[in-house]
Amino acid sequence: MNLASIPWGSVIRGILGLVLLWQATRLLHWLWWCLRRLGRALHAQGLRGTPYRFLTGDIIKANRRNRGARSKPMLLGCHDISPHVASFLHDVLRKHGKMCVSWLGPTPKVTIVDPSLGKEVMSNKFGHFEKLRFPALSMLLAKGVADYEGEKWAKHRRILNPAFHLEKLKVRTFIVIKCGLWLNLSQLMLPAFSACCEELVGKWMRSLDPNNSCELDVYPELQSLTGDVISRTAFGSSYLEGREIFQLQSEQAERLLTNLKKIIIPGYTFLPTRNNRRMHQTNRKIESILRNLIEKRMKAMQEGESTKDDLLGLILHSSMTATNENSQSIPGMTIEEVIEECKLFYFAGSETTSVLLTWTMIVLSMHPEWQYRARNEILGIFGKNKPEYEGFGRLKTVTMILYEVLRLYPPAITFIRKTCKDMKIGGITYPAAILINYPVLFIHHDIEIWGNDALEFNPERFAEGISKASKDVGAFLPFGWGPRVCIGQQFALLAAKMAMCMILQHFEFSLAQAYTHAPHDVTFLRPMHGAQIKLYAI
Ligand code: HEM
Repeated sequence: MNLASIPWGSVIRGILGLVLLWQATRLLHWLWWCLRRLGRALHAQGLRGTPYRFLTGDIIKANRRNRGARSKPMLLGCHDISPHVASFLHDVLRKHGKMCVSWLGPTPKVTIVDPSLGKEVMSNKFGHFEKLRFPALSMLLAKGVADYEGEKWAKHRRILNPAFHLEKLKVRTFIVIKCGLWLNLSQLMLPAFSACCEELVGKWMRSLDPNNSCELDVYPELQSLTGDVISRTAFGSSYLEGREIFQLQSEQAERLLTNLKKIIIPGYTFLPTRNNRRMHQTNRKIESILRNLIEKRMKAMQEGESTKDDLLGLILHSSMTATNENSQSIPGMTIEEVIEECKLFYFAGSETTSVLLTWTMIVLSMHPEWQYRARNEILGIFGKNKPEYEGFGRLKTVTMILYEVLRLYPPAITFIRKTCKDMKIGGITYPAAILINYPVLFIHHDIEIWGNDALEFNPERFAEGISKASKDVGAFLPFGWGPRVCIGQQFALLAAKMAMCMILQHFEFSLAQAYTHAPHDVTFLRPMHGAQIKLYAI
């Protein structure tokens, strides 16, 4: 066929027409969806006479105030909540009690600031709630257990749990390690954690000037540390491929954030923009590296090689021997599902732990007395030697500091659920498809729960454990609550302890002149302008 005879202009116009038609259909579908939601919302409004309150005006006012403050600190001040959000939330409490309704576009959103009601929602005893999902985003970033509901979620959680359960594995190890069959997870993870931290400390040492000091933005450094930690623990000897995945996942997350700022029409992610095409390409690349790794590992396992010495090995083993709640064998996860779980570890595990470490360094720079106490404790237990698992149990001050940082700067600042059936909360029956917002940041700063020093950094409140730290047991939930509680919390705390021990063993630190305190909520609570810190080798 003669290519020159093809009317290319008409073909391109035809294709563009089809794309436009497709987008127009999506737009109409979205408008229809909004109208349906509005209908449901009006139905909810019909429940007048109950303590339903509408805060649209307040929300618009607060957003307007925050818009003006975009380049300034947005959420918390030094350790207090910035005037905008604090006054808004306190107004909400004063005017509307511990539960109020606002609007997210056409969808009613119930905000709950009462821990007992919040826990009722999070524990989801009667299966009336679902997590809020963003399919277009999770398709590119990670699906995995965090994105599933019902039976599928339960199956994945059962398969993944053993890989993250430190205590359980420790007991099992004690019994069988003598036969050389099992590796203790803590023995398995800790060398990986300490190797990554050693690399970081070495890198910082090499940046020192002749006065033995240097100034660094520690936030990106700690981000790559936690990425390395996941790569090493998840993929063991294939650590370098793991590192490449982390870099690609980080690029992916940045591009998604750029998209999030301008998504105005549904299906935007599917438009063939340059950004979107690169995201789909990167996603294919990540999946192909992971598929290769997993297939190689499965082959090794089928040939009888013991590969339970990293997270991937543990998960594949657990998947091959999966059982249901009645201990009957069931098919494990497919390769595609394992790929999604691996992607999820990077997304859920690395940024959260890196912001925890970053805020800890910032707060310890602001409170040198606590930095001194933590260092003394670490040197007393480990000296300048590599920290060992057995010593971690005696790190009381470091644990109190990490808890207090998680209280003041919880990486995830709110939990959102969606009702999937009619549901009664606090005496009011809500219809399906209503959003429930449980703002953990606010609960963690509530004076009624934590006392008058709720906005201060005072790790001493955790001296007798979490349950005695507040008036309301269960008001401390940086890792969530109920069945969907964070699967990696032990892992994160262990990694954070290892990193803080090794940093405090080798450096003193204080805030650099360039540091501006600006906690900022973009997916997680991050330092908006970085964390410039001055390090002095000791
Ligand atoms: C300081 C570190 C961390 C914090 C503050 C944190 C926080 C959370 C929170 C609040 C949730 C529950 C979200 C909800 O209920 O809506 C969660 C879930 C989850 N986290 Fe973490 N996380 C951390 C580290 C990790 C690590 C290291 C991993 C894995 C390597 C991980 C994997 C997960 C997964 C898979 C879920 C979903 C669980 C489910 O839906 O069943 N997290 N995390």
